[in-house]
Amino acid sequence: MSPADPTPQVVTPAVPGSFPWSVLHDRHPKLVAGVRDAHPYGPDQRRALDALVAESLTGVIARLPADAHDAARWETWGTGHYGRRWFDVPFLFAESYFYRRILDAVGYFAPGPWQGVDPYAYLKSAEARTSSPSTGSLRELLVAAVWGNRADLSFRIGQHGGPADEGSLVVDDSAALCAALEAGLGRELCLVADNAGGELLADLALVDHLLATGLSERVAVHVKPYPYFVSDALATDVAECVSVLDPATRDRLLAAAAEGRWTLRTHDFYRAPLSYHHAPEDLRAEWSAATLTVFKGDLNYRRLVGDAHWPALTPFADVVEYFPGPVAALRTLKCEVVVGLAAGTLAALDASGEEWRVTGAHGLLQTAGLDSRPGSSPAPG
Ligand SMILES: O=P(O)(O)OC[C@H]1O[C@](O)(CO)[C@@H](O)[C@@H]1O
Repeated sequence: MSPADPTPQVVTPAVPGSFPWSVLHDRHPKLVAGVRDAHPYGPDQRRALDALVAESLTGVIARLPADAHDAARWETWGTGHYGRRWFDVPFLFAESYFYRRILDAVGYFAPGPWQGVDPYAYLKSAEARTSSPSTGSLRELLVAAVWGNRADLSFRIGQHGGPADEGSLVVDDSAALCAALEAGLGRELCLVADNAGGELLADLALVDHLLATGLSERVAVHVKPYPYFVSDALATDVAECVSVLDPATRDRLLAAAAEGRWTLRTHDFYRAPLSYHHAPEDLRAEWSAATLTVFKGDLNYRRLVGDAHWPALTPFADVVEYFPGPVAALRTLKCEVVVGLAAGTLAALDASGEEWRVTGAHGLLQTAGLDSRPGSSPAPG
C-alpha cells in the first residue's frame, strides 16, 4: 500500500473474541482489581474503580468531571466518542481514556493524600529492582532494548505469558542502524521511552553506551507526564532505575545529566489518545531537531504508524513518511498492528499457527529515513 492508497480501517474493540476486545473485556477488569487490592484505598475510590469497570463493560463512555484540569482537552480528544459503548470507539481512545479515568477514580489529580500517587508504582518498583541492566556491543544493546519491551506489566495481566528468552526478530534493521549510529546519526538522539523497570534499564544501558562512546553528543529521553498504560515510564521511574544501576554507569549518567548531555523531556501529547500524525508543532519540532528518534514499545509503534489494520507487507518507510526525521522503532509484538514484513516472513508466521502478532514472542527493529528526511503522508484515522 502506498500513501496514495485508501487508509486502512482503524482498530476498534468491537469484535467479540478479538485481541482489542479481550483487552477491554478481560485485561482491564483484572488490572483494576490488582490496583484496588494493592492499595489502602477508601470506599469512594473502590466504588469509583468498580463503577469504571462496570461502565466500560456494559455502559457508555462518560465525560470527565467538568472541573477536571484537562476536561477541555479530553472533550476535544474524545469528540464523537462520549455516550457510545466503549467497544464501539477506536481502541487507542478506549485504552487511553480508561487509564485517564483510573487516575480520576483513585484521586491522582485531586488535592489530598492520594494526589500524585502512581497507582502502578508498586509493580514498577518490584520490576526495577529485580531486573538487571544489559551489557554488550551496540547491536546487543539495541536488541536488548527490543526484548526489554517484554517487561510490560499490563501485558503480564493478560493471559499471554511472554517467553523469558529472546524470541525472533521479524524485522531486523540492526545492521543498518548500527552503521548509521557509527556514522554519527545518533549525534542528537531522541529516545521516546515506553515502560519503566527492565525495559527502562535496557534503554539506559543503551543511552549510556551512546554517550560514553561519543556516538551521541546529546540524548533526550522522552517520558510520560503522568501514569499511563500501567508501566509507562515517568521521570520518577527514571530516577529509580538510575539508583539501581551499577555505580560506574550511574555516575556516568548523572554526570551526563549534570552537563546537559542527557535530558529528560515530556509533553502533554504523550498521553493523548491519538496517533503521532496529530502531534502538535512543538513536539514535532523536538523530533525534527533530533538527528534520530527512537520509539520504544508497542503502544508507541501503534501511535507512530497509526492504530489501524495495515496490510503487514506495507513498507514501514511509506507509513512513517509523515515523520519529520529519521526514525527507528524497537518493540515486541503485543497487538495486531504491524507493517514492513517481508512476504516470506509473513507467510511463515501465518503458517506457524501461533498468535504471533500479540504474544510478545516476536520483536522488531525497524528503521526509516536513515539517509533522507521524509516529507508527509496522511494519517490513517
Ligand atoms: O507497553 P507497550 O509495549 O507499549 O505495550 C502496551 C500494549 O499493551 C496493550 O495495551 C494491551 O494491554 C496493547 O494494546 C499495547 O499495545
